[in-house]
Amino acid sequence: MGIQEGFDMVPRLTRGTEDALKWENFIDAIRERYQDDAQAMFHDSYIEFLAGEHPILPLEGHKFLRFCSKINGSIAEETRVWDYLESVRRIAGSVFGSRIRPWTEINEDRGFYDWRDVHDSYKSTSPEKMQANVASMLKTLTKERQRQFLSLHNNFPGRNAFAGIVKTNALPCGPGADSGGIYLEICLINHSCIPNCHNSWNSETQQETIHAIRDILAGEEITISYETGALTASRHEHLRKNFGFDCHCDLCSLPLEELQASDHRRRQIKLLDEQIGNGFTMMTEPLKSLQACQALLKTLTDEYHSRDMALIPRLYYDAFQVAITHGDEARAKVFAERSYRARVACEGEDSPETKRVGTFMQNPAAHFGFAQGSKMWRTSKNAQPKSIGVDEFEKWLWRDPS
Ligand SMILES: C[S@@+](CC[C@H](N)C(=O)[O-])C[C@H]1O[C@@H](n2cnc3c(N)ncnc32)[C@H](O)[C@@H]1O
Repeated sequence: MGIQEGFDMVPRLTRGTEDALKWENFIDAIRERYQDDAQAMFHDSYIEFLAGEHPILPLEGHKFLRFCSKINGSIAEETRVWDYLESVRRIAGSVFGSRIRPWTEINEDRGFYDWRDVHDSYKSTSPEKMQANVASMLKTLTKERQRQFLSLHNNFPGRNAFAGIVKTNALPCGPGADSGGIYLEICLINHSCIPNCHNSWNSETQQETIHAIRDILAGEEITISYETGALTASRHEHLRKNFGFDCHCDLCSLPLEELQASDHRRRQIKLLDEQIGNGFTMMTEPLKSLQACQALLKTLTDEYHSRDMALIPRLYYDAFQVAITHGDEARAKVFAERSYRARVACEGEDSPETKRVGTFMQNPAAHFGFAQGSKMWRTSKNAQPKSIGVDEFEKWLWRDPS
């Protein structure tokens, strides 16, 4: 018998740099708290508490859904399990706040997630299990393919070499996805904080794609980004911990003053992105949201020197949504066209998201949010001003009075 209790992470963490760093801080705090505790076992990829049902914490946050155990046995054993559940929950709460959702069967609460999902997350945590899975998959490949897999870089040498190769090289099949792929050529691509290519998962063709996001000179190295635009110190910490290298890309080699300017822009990018994501402002003060989109476009262009980098299609799509929510089909059409073009550059014409944006380019009013905020900006879809200069057109587009 006994009751089950613990806590869930809701929503679950993404593979993004911000969540990864928070999880690293949390794991560091756990290490510090339990370093002298013989019942806390620090494995290659997870921490196991030798109490109750041996609850575990993966070292990669995106794999974590739940920390829990049945509380049963002698009073001393019950107290020991409860102490672990409670103190780990408290440390998690101090890092993740309301994302930590405690539950207990006493209150007929069995947690946020389905147990099948929780078990799947455990499976992906243990390198021994991953090692066994990869070994059985490898057996189905030709000798040449096996050799190619084994020739991939392994940043985690040790007993579970197959698992180490997967950890070093796997790319997620979509943002925040739990499954990943190994690609014999793509996995040879190194990282740059200002990459010249963008990688993405095409869920329709079931392929990982690499698109150049700016001109690449003959002989120049092809690069993608292994992180999501964090500030210098966090970025370096993430790359060192997860990929074992110090980054010396064009951005990281800049003089301190310029790096500080880059950090300032990255802070601005985050702030503007949050501002744009505020649905209430978009409904009540759309001009503010549109101005934030315009400011973000400028900051992104200054930071990444390219109009096709991965955040641009989303930014134009956000501007499209602001315009269409207030009935402005003329500007919405232009924003949809720009979002489409940038997405073609990043993901190709056959990406499902590119195709979706393409439909709004033809018919902006087909968007579910059409005139949902107001009709105060109502225009028809072909009402763009003709015969005006580029600067004047941009002013019209962004409703810029300057
Ligand atoms: C997915 S592999 C990339 C291919 C790898 N360079 C190779 O030769 O097989 C990831 C590993 O490459 C190395 N790497 C990637 N980008 C790097 C960079 N900008 N500087 C130094 N090492 C890098 C790191 O060892 C990292 O763990």
